Amino acid sequence: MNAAVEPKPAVTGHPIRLQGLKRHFGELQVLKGIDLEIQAGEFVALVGRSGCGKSTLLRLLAGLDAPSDGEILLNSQPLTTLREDVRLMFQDDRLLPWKSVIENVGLGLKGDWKPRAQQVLAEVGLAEKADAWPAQLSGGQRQRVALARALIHQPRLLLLDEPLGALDALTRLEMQQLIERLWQRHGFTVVLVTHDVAEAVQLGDRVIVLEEGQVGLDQAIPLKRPREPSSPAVATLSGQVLSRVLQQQSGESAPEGHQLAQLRWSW
Ligand SMILES: Nc1ncnc2c1ncn2[C@@H]1O[C@H](COP(=O)(O)OP(=O)(O)OP(=O)(O)O)[C@@H](O)[C@H]1O
Repeated sequence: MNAAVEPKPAVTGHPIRLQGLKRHFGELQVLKGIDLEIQAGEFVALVGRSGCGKSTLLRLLAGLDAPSDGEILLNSQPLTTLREDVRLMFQDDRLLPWKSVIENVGLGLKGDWKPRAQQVLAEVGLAEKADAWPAQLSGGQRQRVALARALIHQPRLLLLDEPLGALDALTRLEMQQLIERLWQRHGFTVVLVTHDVAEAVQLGDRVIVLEEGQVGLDQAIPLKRPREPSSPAVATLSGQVLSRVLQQQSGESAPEGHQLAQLRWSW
């Protein structure tokens, strides 16, 4: 069962605007002109077949890479460099093995950061592990530390690049619930890249399918939270999104919605 999700605080702020965003690597045109508006506090899930440019888009949003053309506007300002309030989390936790858990959370911070680090560790359920070494943690716990390391910067935008991909099903479910609760509590904007359509539908306010370097589908998910992964409504919407991705890949149609509820779909 999903844990109860707290009411979401009112979120104010400017939308993030992607305007004519292009990225090519030599001859390879990966992003061919993305136009998108993401509202402050929105949870956007990004799906699409392998190699379609999801991570490329996330790196542009993180300011880790520059577009070949077009721009990203954050607070009406072009996003051109790394920002303190934009954080990116990957499938691998990227913890430093020679630093304790709390030191990993406070990495690069100055001043009296320890009380705040302890607080964010408590938020991800790891208050007791502050002095442990990364090697002493499970995969799910390590991802919680990575999440705490992002939270300590009080992100306005949290970018998640398939962060749960390497976790077992139960840990994955717990992490999904944790991410949803933290998002509800803090009100930051999330862009989640995932290969799991059901996960995208369970968590997203919107699911965006990238195809051929453009937005192929922008599907609103108007379902109440918390959402049961096995509910018919989640299964139906997952089926619609998956159908689009499969058509794009091979012209096949997707399986029935009720089958989707039982399975995790990747491609
Ligand atoms: N720095 C780079 N130099 C050259 N090509 C790149 C670079 N980064 C990405 N690419 C290419 O751009 C395309 C899109 O890559 P990207 O990692 O964004 O895809 P993805 O949708 O995230 O894939 P996956 O789901 O498999 O992680 C791929 O063909 C990849 O080889």
